[in-house]
Amino acid sequence: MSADYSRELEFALRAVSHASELCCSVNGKISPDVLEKSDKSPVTIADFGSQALVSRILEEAFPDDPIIGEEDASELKQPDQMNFLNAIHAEMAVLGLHPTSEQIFHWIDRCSQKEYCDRFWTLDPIDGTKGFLRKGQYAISLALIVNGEVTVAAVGCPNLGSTVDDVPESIQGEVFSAIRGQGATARPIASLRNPESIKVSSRTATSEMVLCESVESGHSSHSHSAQVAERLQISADPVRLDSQAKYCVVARGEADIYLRLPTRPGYQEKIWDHAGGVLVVEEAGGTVTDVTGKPLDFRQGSELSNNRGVVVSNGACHDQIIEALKAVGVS
Ligand SMILES: Nc1ncnc2c1ncn2[C@@H]1O[C@H](COP(=O)(O)O)[C@@H](OP(=O)(O)O)[C@H]1O
Ligand SMILES: [Mg+2]
Ligand SMILES: [Mg+2]
Ligand SMILES: [Mg+2]
Repeated sequence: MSADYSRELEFALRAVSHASELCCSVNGKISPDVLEKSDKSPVTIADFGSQALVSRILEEAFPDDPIIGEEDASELKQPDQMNFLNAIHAEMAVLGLHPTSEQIFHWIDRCSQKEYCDRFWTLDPIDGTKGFLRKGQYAISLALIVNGEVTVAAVGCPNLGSTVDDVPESIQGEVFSAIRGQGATARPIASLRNPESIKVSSRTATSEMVLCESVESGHSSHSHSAQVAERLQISADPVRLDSQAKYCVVARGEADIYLRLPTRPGYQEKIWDHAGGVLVVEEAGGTVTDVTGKPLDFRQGSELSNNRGVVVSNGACHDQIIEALKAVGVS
């Protein structure tokens, strides 16, 4: 008999919904506090707050499960970051939580696991921090990996309305979720009620397809994707979106292709940037591989070190994309 993951999904949804409340509160402010990480990427009080909240809920429900998450609390512990830490306390208080600073550090640092094991969660507390800062798309992405397979996923997209052009005014976005083998659903992130089944598009003619990619050309090569689009005779302009919202729009059939093409040698994709989105797309009937057509390997710790780039599609055109990538010299 296969294992029942309904409890895992229930807590994952609750954790993502709770974290999205904090993210929306911070996102509503004119300009949230931002720190620069050692790799020069931005991190906000919402990234830390979201990671702490999800970690807290998982610790209570599944105390033995390790978590591989994006953030750690080392910056926050610096004496010159007191204002930043106080801002996190203030956001938690809005949600009725009054933890000590030590508790916040503990929750965040519980997600600092790096090693692969048979069962673990991976968390991106805000995927698309740059999108969050420009009040565009971002996602809270949580996934459970069992024996190397993404098994449960909940990807909250607080700024994603019923279409990509329709940005909701308050917390009205959707959370996309899946249990392996049971299909994918979308439901309102605020209520978590009335899940609706989602499916990838049934389009087969590549000339009619919609391709999406990162807003940031530093995260995915826009010039290579334009060459692929030309080969596939795609006429529509690419839709540029931050975060795993791209996986979600492919999963619900609004777009047909999501390309993430390497911009520089040496960058390894991180598991938290993909795990949740991968399961949602696969369970909606789509296909996810790297640029060579290999499945993503989630057994390598925090990085997808056996893969290069990511190709997501409705399935119908996947082989054609892989061929086109070879023809334009990406693989
Ligand atoms: N050179 C690079 N190539 C691919 N992805 C990169 C990258 N540098 C940073 N990223 C990742 O791109 C993610 C955002 O993706 P997107 O462009 O699709 O919104 C970032 O997640 P965070 O925002 O969680 O840090 C970060 O992990
Ligand atoms: Mg990310
Ligand atoms: Mg992030
Ligand atoms: Mg980041």
